[in-house]
Amino acid sequence: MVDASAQAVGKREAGYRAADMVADGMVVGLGTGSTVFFAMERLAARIREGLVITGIPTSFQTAIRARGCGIPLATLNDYPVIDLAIDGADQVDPGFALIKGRGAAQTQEKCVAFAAKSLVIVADPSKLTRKLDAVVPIEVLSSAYVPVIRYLKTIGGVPVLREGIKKDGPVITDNGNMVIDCGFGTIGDPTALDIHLSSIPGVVTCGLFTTFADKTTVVVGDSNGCQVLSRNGQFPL
Ligand SMILES: O=C(CO)[C@H](O)[C@H](O)COP(=O)(O)O
Repeated sequence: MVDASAQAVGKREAGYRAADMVADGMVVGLGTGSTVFFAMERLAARIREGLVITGIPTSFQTAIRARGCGIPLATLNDYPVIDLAIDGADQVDPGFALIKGRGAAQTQEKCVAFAAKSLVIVADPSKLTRKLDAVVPIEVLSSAYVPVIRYLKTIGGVPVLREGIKKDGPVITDNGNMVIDCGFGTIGDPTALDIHLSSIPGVVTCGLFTTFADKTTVVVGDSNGCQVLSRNGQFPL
């Protein structure tokens, strides 16, 4: 059982630490989710003290929050090279393969991670796992969700079309697509599955992030502070 208030403290610790890694003049990728919001809160405070940055948001939600707290924004097309991206994750393994997309923002998050020179993942300890086993969010064209679901079943997946909350029917992403949450049990080879899912016609982006590990740092926060993890180094689990 996760203690929600301790988890929030950990998220804030991680978010603040990541924001303190940002230097003056940087172009900063702004991921999506509650942990990134703490990073934005801290960035906003630093901006009020004179820090100059340009933020590249990964979702409508992040853009709205960033505008609300005074973080200047631009697009990935304006800044195709990002100095540092800060993002959350749903699961992180010791080799820094990730599952992302609980917020259905994985497509823009993946574009920003790809464009970033370095990626800082902010997380609380509940996100760490020896083996990825959460459902994989898959963004699909609405014109092809049925054949994609059909195919996912043939490869042993358990796909479920994501339904909206406070909206009848399927979730529609910021890019106008649908999302399938697909269970695969414990994922033996996340890289192979990432490549496989990404190659299915109709799939826009899957939530497995397996190609950015070399440039990834993971900051894990809890009520005692933060740990900055390096790939295949000490993994507190
Ligand atoms: O991938 C994401 C959104 O699509 C989020 O980064 C991920 O779900 C983590 O969110 P949180 O920091 O709220 O736990």
